Amino acid sequence: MTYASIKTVNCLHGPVDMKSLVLCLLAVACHGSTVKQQRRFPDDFLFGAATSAYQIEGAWNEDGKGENIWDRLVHTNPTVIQDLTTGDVAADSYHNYKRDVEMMRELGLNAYRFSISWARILPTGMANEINPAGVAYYNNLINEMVKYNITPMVTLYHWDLPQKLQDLGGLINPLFTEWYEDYARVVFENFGDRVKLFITFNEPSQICFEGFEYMNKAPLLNTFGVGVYLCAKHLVLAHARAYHLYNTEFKPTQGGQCGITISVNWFEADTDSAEDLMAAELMRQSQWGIYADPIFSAEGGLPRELLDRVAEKSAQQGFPRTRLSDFNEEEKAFIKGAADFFGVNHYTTVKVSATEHKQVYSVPSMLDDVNVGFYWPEENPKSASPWLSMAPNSIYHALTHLKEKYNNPKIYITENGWATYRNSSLIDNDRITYYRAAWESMLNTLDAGVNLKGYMVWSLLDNMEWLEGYIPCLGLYQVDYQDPARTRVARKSALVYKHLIKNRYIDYEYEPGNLTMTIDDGF
Ligand SMILES: CCCCCCCCCCCCC/C=C/[C@@H](O)[C@@H](N)CO[C@@H]1O[C@H](CO)[C@@H](O)[C@H](O)[C@H]1O
Repeated sequence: MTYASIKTVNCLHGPVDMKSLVLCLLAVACHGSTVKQQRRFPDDFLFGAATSAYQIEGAWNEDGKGENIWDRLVHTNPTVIQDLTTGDVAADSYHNYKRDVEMMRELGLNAYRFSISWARILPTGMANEINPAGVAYYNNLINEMVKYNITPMVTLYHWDLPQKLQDLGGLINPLFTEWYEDYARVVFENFGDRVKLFITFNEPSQICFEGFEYMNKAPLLNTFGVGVYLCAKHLVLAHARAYHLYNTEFKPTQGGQCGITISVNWFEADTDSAEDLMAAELMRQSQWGIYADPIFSAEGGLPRELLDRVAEKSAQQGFPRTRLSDFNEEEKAFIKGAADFFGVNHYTTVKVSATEHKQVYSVPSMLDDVNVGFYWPEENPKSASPWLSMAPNSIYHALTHLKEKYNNPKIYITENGWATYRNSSLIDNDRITYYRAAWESMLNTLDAGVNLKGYMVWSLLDNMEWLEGYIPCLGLYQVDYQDPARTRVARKSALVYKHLIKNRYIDYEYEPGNLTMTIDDGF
């Protein structure tokens, strides 16, 4: 629950003794409150920021790092990136990690979520060849954070598969589950003494749906309504293998937690009609239920309505069997409950209709299987990313739904942020408006009894926004990509977030006097 605190009591002046305090509180109670109650975040609520390896590190081929699928994509198919850029250098955090940690200290962060580049520590993806320079980079970063009491939250896979594994079929190959478990073991062995929060995968839907069907993420394949489902099942099985590995071999001595981060934007029915309510449910199942149900639901296994829909469509299309079969009973039991927390990346709300806003989808495909229309309400303020608009109380809607559906799991919001255009002002009042609305929705969520334990803004600094390149900026710190030093400068939103972290309540009147960021005592 949030904590109420008395923000202004206007009958106390000068030194306060107990008698005057009691009289004052009685006066307030008797004559109507002039006290403004502030909802506060709990003192142990984990405030942080998030990034990912490919989007910030650069050093794409330095110190023994292997090629990954984003390196291959940007070097062989450069025009798919809207501004024709690459992550070859990015924010150059590989060489600037100490400045990044300094920024975390300026913000007063409790935690920092970053990802490990699989190919930086295992250049071929296989665990028979470990790159010591890659391990050293992450040890240096973690040690610098721990030195300043910043809790590391580590994502093992944030979309940057080693190319050698993609050449073997990647997530479509059932052996991926073994390759991934072997990689996870190397991570737990090398970093688990200091890292106590592990995330196996970032956003399975963006990996499987956007990578193997929607062609919006590497490896940019359209595997006609089959690859997305193979990817989904192999990813969930790989997650469970890593979880059980950690739970049996590492948790007893390291005492950490292992979870998964799923993109949970809120999908809301366009009307209260039964058709639209089912359409929204099918969209939720296809975008995140297919990954969350097997792990977090009481019964386990894949979502029933989606299984039935794909079976029906497969039969109509002449397939001898369904394109999406459920896990077998042994797999269901192995996967169910295999997570210590539910990481949620949340940005926006999408309206869903059974009849309106429909597009022509390729057949077969998951979008055709689900066969619904979706849109972003015109009245919702738009950002610099077409899919990201500000929707009212969207965190509350998404997380209370997860609370009811999955019996109130421990949740960390592992990403939430707003996109502005490059060269837009450092006085980013639109981002501040978005964030304050998100934080208010989080307080509503806590008041609804959701087991929300932390929040990571996306992102600490501007970074490569995948196919959108460096056009949209989502950082609390602006990065000068014209400067070889990749200078970082705080935006106004960085000071507003710092104020929230320090005071634990949303002060709508707070206006920083300037944009100078300093490190407060003790950070
Ligand atoms: C744009 C894909 C449209 C797919 C059409 C069908 C699906 C219905 C609409 C789905 C919701 C819109 C897609 C939203 C995707 C975002 O949640 C995802 N891109 C967020 O990615 C994470 O956030 C950061 C900012 O985009 C990103 O930099 C980070 O790496 C990701 O973890």
